[in-house]
Parts: sequence; C-alpha cells; structure tokens
Amino acid sequence: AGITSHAHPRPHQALAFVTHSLAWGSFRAISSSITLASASSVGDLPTALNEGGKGGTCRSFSGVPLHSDSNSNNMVDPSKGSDAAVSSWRQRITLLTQKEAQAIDEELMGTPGFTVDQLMELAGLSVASAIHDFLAQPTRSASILILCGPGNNGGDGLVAARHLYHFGYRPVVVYPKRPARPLFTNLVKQCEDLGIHVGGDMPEDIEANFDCVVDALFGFGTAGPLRAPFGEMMQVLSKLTTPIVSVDIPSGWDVEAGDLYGTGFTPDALVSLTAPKKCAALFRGRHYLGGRFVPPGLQHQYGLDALPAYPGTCQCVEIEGWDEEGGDEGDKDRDGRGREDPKDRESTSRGRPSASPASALTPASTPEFVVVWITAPDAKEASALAERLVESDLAACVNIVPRVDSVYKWEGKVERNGEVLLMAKTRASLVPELSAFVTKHHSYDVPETIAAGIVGGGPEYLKWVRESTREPADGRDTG
Ligand SMILES: NC(=O)C1=CN([C@@H]2O[C@H](COP(=O)(O)OP(=O)(O)OC[C@H]3O[C@@H](n4cnc5c(N)ncnc54)[C@H](OP(=O)(O)O)[C@@H]3O)[C@@H](O)[C@H]2O)[C@@H](O)CC1
Ligand SMILES: [K+]
Repeated sequence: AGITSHAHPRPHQALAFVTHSLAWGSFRAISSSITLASASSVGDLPTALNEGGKGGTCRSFSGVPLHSDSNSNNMVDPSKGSDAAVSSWRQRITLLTQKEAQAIDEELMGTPGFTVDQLMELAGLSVASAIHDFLAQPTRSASILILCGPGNNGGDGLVAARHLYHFGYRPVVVYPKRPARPLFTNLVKQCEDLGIHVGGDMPEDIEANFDCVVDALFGFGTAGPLRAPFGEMMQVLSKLTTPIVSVDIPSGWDVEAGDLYGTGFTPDALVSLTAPKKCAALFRGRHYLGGRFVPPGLQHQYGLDALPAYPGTCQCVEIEGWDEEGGDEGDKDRDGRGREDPKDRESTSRGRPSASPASALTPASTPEFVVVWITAPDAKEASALAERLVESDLAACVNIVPRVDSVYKWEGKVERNGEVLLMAKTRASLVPELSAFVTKHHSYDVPETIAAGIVGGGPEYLKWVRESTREPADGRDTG
C-alpha cells in the first residue's frame, strides 16, 4: 500500500478496512431502536447485523398512534414518524384494568370468533420477536430460559419457545404445573419434538448458563400473592442479574397495582399483549407491545386508538421512552381513572440501569452521535488535524490524549509505538466524510478512524454537538 513515513502500516490498514462495518455495525448493535423514518440510512449494514430488521421481526419504533377510524391496515406512514410522540406515550395510552383485559379476551373469542390457540400463537410470536429485538444478538445463539405458568401466559411462553428455536436461539423451558388440556399438551409436544427441554424445576446457576430469562408465569389472570412453587421461583428471579423479559405482566405483580405483595421483581423488558395493563405504569424498562390481532372496532371500543402502530410486517413494536421519568401525567390513563400516588410509584419502581433519569441522560434511541478515535504520530500533527476537523465543522470537539502506547504485530513480531490519540465528537452521519478528510490530511496513508456510537449524554451538550457540526454533504443524516 506504499505507506510512507510510518513504522506500522498493517494494523492501521486492517482497521481502515473495517472502519465502516465497525461504525455502522456498532450502531445497530447498541441501538435496536432505529425509527422507520431513518431505516433507509442503515441500508448498507452488514447482512448479519441488519437481518433482524427485515422480514417481519420486530424493530423498535417511536412511531405514530394508530387511529382506528383511519381504515388503516396498521401500516405506518413513515413521513409521520416523529420522536415527538415518544415522551407522551405513557400519557396517551389507555392502560387496561384486569376486567377490561379479560373482557377484550372474551370479545375476541366472541364476535371475531378467534380461538384461544390462534391468539396464543400470535401472542407467542410477538413475544419471540420482542426477545429477538431486545437481545440484539447478531449470532442468535443465545440460551434462553423460559419459565411457564399454569395459565395462558404460560402457553404464550411455550409458543415463544418454539419460535425462538426457529429463530436460531437455544430455548429451555421450565413448566412446573401443566394443565391436561390438549392446547397445552400439544404445545409441550411441539417443543419436545424440536429437542427443546421442558422440565419441572429451575435449573442450577441460571446466570452462568443463560443469556436471558423469559417470565411467562402469570398474566392478567393472577390474583393474590403467588402460591407454591411460584412464590419461590419469583424469589430466585428477583435476585438474578440475567436480563429478564416479562410476558404481559411482571409475574407476582397485581394486574393493576403493581408489586403489591413486595416481591421486589423488576424485569428489564415487558411485552404487553393487546394493550398495556395498569401495572405497566409502574414498570420502568423496555416496553414492547405485541398481539397484533385486535380489530379496529374493538380497539376503538376500549379506547386503545392511541396505541402505536406496528411497522410493516412486525409482530411487535417498542413503545419508546417508557422508562423515562418526569412523566408527570404519565401514569394516568386518559380517563384519569385509578391514578397512583407518585410516591407509591417511587417505592415500587426499583430502577434497573436502563431506567436513566431524563435530567441526566438523553437516551439515544438512534445513534445520532459518535466518538471517532484517530491516532496520529505526534502532537503537532494531532493538533493541526484537530483544528482542521473543528474548523470544517466535521467535529464539534476533539480531545487530544498526548500519549498512548500502541501494541501490534508486524511481520510476526510484537511492536510498540508511542502515538497521540484524538477523540472527535460528531454526528454519526458525518463518519464517512470525516474518515475521508482524515485520510486526506494525515501523514499515514491509511490512518485509523474508528467510530463508537454514543448512547446517551447531557441533552444540552448533545444539542451543542449537533449545532456545531454540519449536515453531511450528500444530505443524508441518520439523526
Ligand atoms: N387477549 C389477549 O391479550 C391474550 C392474552 N393471552 C395471554 O393469556 C394471559 C391470561 O391468561 P389466563 O387468564 O390464563 O391467566 P394467567 O395469569 O396466565 O394464569 C392464570 C392461572 O394462574 C393461576 N393463578 C392465579 N393466581 C394465582 C396465584 N396467586 N398463585 C398461583 N396460581 C395462580 C390460576 O389458577 P386458579 O387460581 O384459577 O386455580 C390459573 O391457572 C395473558 O396475560 C396473556 O399472556 C394470549 O395467550 C391470548 C390472547
Ligand atoms: K408474566
């Protein structure tokens, strides 16, 4: 490659080749919440990372409410996708009481004539899709422990186990109390035919052996504190650090009042089916909506018109911003019924790391900003490059670390060089231009430029980064 004036061309050359895939790949990996409006901008993702967004799997979406009177087929108008909707979801969405959730279930099986098998199949598929999105695992080889309860919530778990197997994951099911009805015995048989282990006891050392736990123990049919053996299972769950996804209701919680019996259980993600129940107001974490089977008439009848629309062929949709605090109105339903005292909410919501205070962090649901690392041979060149980047509005700010030691292998030998590190804060959309600019002005023929996505930061600071940088030359902007 005819690299001049520098001792170690190879590592930089190799890095430069992967710069694009690293940069764009990491955006998808860190952020599964690309809005539909910006989806076209990730069209050049490596296939393995991008495939999750295509073909009916779930994508996070901060989208538009679905109005049942729009004779909509639930398809989204991308031009209407707006982040403005995000913070007000909790405010706008009607949260169902236990009675309402049960009534909708009955109505679905009444006039539209759905069978429970049909609904459960779609519910379980939604759950599996949401778990795939939640895990954001490009390899999809994660082990998933699925805990199934004695009712239909447990049935959703069994269906999800089957779909997760077909998605390429490794599910294991724990199903301590199995109803003798054919619906459930068939679901178990379908799992076992695929080689999915369906046992009765909690496995040992869950944290070491599983990447994710699915809580499909109890849904909207729960009443009172959980009886054995489920109370004990919840104690185990409450202490796990493994990410937990709850189906429809965090098990052990009261459908309306939340963690009424003090289980201390706080799942990391919740997949509400049909519509969130009242207890969802007390949940903080990633919140998905699934169960794409409610006809517009029923939706309207139960005041569910403000639910987000399912994008494209997705079986679930993420209701973004659910874990944001400061929703003064957020825990009310639209009719103002059954409001909680915010103090109660404070004591019940246990705040996992995902629940960042909005005042300190702006969760970057799309990777609008990045830090680009650039190495330079000496302080003089680093300083000149930093100034050029800022002058040309390709970076808002560049920090210069005066000395880093770079260790690499060159012609079979381990080498070590002192270098200067630049850390440029900029828009993700400017990475290709910044990279080309650095290459043009750098003394290495193939300098290192590696971008890492920023997942949060002070709102004012990030605003300043946006204002201090320019639009990309071709007008494309992932922000
Ligand atoms: N339209 C939709 O949205 C759809 C929803 N679907 C799904 O169905 C779920 C609701 O299902 P569900 O009605 O079967 O209730 P669920 O909570 O799973 O279990 C009830 C079981 O638990 C038991 N039990 C109760 N309390 C207990 C306690 N304290 N301690 C111990 N056990 C207790 C109770 O026993 P029982 O008290 O009656 O003896 C009964 O056996 C819903 O959340 C969603 O996931 C989809 O499948 C289809 C479409
Ligand atoms: K559950």
